[in-house]
Amino acid sequence: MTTAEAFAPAKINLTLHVTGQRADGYHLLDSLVVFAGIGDTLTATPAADWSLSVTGPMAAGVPTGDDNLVLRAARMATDRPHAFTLDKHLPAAAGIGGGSADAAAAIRLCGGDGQGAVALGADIPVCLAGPGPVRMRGVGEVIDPLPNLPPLWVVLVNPRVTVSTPAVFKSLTEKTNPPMPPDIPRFPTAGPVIAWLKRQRNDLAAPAMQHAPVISDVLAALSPAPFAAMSGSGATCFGLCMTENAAARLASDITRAHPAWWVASAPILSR
Ligand SMILES: C[C@](O)(CO)[C@H](O)COP(=O)(O)OP(=O)(O)OC[C@H]1O[C@@H](n2ccc(N)nc2=O)[C@H](O)[C@@H]1O
Ligand SMILES: Nc1ncnc2c1ncn2[C@@H]1O[C@H](COP(=O)(O)OP(=O)(O)OP(=O)(O)O)[C@@H](O)[C@H]1O
Repeated sequence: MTTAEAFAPAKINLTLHVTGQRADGYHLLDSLVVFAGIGDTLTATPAADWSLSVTGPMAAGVPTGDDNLVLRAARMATDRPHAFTLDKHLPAAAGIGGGSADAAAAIRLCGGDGQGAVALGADIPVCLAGPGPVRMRGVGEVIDPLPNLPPLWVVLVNPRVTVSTPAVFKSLTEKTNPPMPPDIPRFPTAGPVIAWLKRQRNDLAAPAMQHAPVISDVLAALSPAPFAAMSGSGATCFGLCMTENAAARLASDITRAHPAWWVASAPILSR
């Protein structure tokens, strides 16, 4: 039996504009999504029965049964059972798509096309389209791959507070906000990326802070970075840095000041 392996990188919403709400309650989004060189690793081996074992530093609390997105997505992708091992490095319920990234990795390993996967998790289509930058619209199913960004590094910080995505969307008072500009520019260097991002938003940041006020402390800790914001529905925030050294230094400063927080530094990935 051959074992295959797939990387499930952290998803980062560099921007997250909520532009409306559908009749079924789901929200319309316009988001610039990138992926970082830190994530979970999934291995799959064809087997007589479906199984999943979860290992790694962030395994605690991740479901291992049929409710894990790996098994749900794999069963949707193929009738042939697999034995999976998920090495978990990303915090769950953290706004960096852990479960969706794992589901996308499972779909890839099982040879699925991802059809219908948006119903399992709104972030699964964008994770399937990575690891290059992607513009995500609709409720997550409208996917436009974008040119690679210039080299950038990211510091990811989670205060180890989980945030419920439905609760954050529910607390959003204004559902109809402007989208990003119709065309996202092709950025020659990192400076213009930062300048452009400073004119965009994450509309879920304010409602997420109502649920987890510590998010403002996380953003303050990341403020030495040229650009810092929250990803997804939080609570993870990111700081963009121009060099690998600057990211590593900021990550170690934050770890020293807040030893209980989850902190990682990694490159932004290209396709
Ligand atoms: C906030 C984002 O992370 C941005 O990338 C995603 O939109 C959320 O992706 P996800 O965690 O995969 O979300 P799902 O598990 O599909 O949905 C969780 C809940 O979030 C809300 N939800 C999600 C996506 C969307 N476009 N509108 C919503 O209102 C719904 O209440 C839904 O029940
Ligand atoms: N493989 C998985 N890894 C992490 N959580 C999982 C997984 N499968 C199912 N879950 C469940 O999904 C919930 C949401 O976890 P996930 O890591 O997908 O967070 P998220 O914040 O919703 O991500 P995002 O909003 O960025 O897509 C967890 O609380 C957990 O119970």
